[in-house]
Amino acid sequence: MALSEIMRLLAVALTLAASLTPVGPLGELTGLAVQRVQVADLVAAAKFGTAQPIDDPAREQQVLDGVRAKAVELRLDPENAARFFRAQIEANKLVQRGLYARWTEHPEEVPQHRPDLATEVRPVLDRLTTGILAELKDTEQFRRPSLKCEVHATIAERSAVVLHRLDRLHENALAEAMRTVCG
Ligand SMILES: O=C(O)C(=O)C[C@]1(C(=O)O)C=C[C@@H](O)C=C1
Repeated sequence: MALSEIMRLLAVALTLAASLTPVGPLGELTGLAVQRVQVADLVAAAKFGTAQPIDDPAREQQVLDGVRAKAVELRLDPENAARFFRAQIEANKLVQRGLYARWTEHPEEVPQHRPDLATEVRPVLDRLTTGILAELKDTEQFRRPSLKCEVHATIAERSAVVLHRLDRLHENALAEAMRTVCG
């Protein structure tokens, strides 16, 4: 087989892998948590080198208030949903801090483009919030605290790391994001 054909097949395989969902009943939810920790790269790119701090307690409050309100509409326990989102926010900050450290040490890796936080980045996070809440609803029966849920969560998480080829920073952030998924 020619090298060009192998390269073409490899590219197809990588595209397919990237579009796949992590395995099991918590796969979709885990996939959305992956997207959220990946969007943290854009958040960091928007803030790095500006006066905007990583921690924005007012925005966090706004996110969590919105989550509680939508959870009530969906007949989800609002405090349970807020707990899951607090973990998403901590995971996001973990990535931001990791990238700040990386970019401070290697300024040549700082992204060339600085996206706008309010108009380009937060709308993506807001769309993910809606998707994650819908998945929290769809997976309610799988997420009661049990060994079964922990097994499903581990399978989804490990498969996500492989499918999305997460580096250690994003792998650790995903673990943080999924910490409260069962219960
Ligand atoms: O919107 C931001 O400024 C973010 O940094 C994102 C985010 C989040 O995960 O939603 C994380 C940290 C901030 O404290 C507020 C919100």
